[in-house]
Amino acid sequence: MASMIFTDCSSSTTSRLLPLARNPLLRGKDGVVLFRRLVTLTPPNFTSYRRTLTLCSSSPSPLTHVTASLATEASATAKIIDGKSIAKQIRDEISVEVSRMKDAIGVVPGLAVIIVGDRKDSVTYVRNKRKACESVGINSFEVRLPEDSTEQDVVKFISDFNDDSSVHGILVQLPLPSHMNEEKILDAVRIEKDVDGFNPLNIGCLAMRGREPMFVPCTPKGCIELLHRSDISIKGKKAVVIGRSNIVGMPAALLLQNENATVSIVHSRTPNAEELTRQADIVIAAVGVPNMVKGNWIKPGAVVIDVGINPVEDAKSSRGYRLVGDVCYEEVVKVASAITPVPGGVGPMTIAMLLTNTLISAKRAHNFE
Ligand SMILES: Nc1nc2c(c(=O)[nH]1)N[C@@H](CN(C=O)c1ccc(C(=O)N[C@@H](CCC(=O)O)C(=O)O)cc1)CN2
Repeated sequence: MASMIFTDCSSSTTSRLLPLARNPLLRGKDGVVLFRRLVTLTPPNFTSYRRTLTLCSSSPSPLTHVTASLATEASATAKIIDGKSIAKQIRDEISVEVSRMKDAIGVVPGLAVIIVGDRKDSVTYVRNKRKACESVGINSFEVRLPEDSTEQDVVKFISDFNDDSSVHGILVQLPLPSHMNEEKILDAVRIEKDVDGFNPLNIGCLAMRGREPMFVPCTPKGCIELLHRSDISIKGKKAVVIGRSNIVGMPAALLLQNENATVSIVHSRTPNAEELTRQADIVIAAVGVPNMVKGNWIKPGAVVIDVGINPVEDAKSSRGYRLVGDVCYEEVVKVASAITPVPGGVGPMTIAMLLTNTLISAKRAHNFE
């Protein structure tokens, strides 16, 4: 019955991005809507996709179990890049390094996380970060501030963590409440502890040849790590990044370029987005529009990394919603040579890279090789 589950993305059957008031990820405990949208980019050229979102199931369940299955038959399916298991492998490696450091110099890496408000998705991500720290032996410190806190409240905690030598990484969970100036708050994090890699100096160094950033932002770093660990070569390849956010799209493009790919960025004002994407050997989709990238956008044999994590209504799911990527998985899996699923692709790598950056920071602070 797989054909019934995996409906054609280009069919007229529609599924809906969760409307504001009913989106459980955006509601506070009392049902008050905390934020307008989970995804931040609302490109005008992409709005038609929102209106005609097709029932492109996010749940690639039969395929995700087939770890690293290669296309063998006429109805070829891509190799599934299993982010969950690669992230686990990375956590195991970090664990070993954390113990080695503790045994050698008595230092345990520490990560401080500040969250403002009680957005459900952010609370989940912060909890997952704490659990991930515990699983590898990294100390975690958490500050949870009410939604109506001031910028000064947040900056005060950042300053304290800046001065605390047991803290090697500081992270402010995004998005922040709308009354806060994100730039001002992120700028308060000392660059040596900016494990999110959001400081403009880090991005500047990433953009310049011969410069090394102190930290690379976690999600794009996770995308590149997935390619490396899946033995997918980047050098000389044509790459297209869809989306140009400061956190993912832009740094992902810079990282691909540093790996000697020829990179194009496709965004809301790109007139021929599909055509450009179809020329790419590697596609990173980070636009925040569910199922936007269809099978006919993809060159046969291309590698597709899906960064999108979009909740769409699903009465059959116990949560009332399911997560779908920016890529129409059921179509693209038949065309690409490798693809990341959602969930279980890039998401788990974001947290694994955060742990990596925290370890790097602690090693650097204590001159430990
Ligand atoms: N300060 C930061 N804020 C935010 C970042 C960030 O890197 N730094 N990224 C995102 C949220 N995020 C981490 O903070 C994050 C998102 C998703 C996942 C993840 O593992 N997703 C799972 C699905 C989870 C689910 O079922 O709900 C998956 O894709 O498999 C991890 C981290 C915005 N804010």
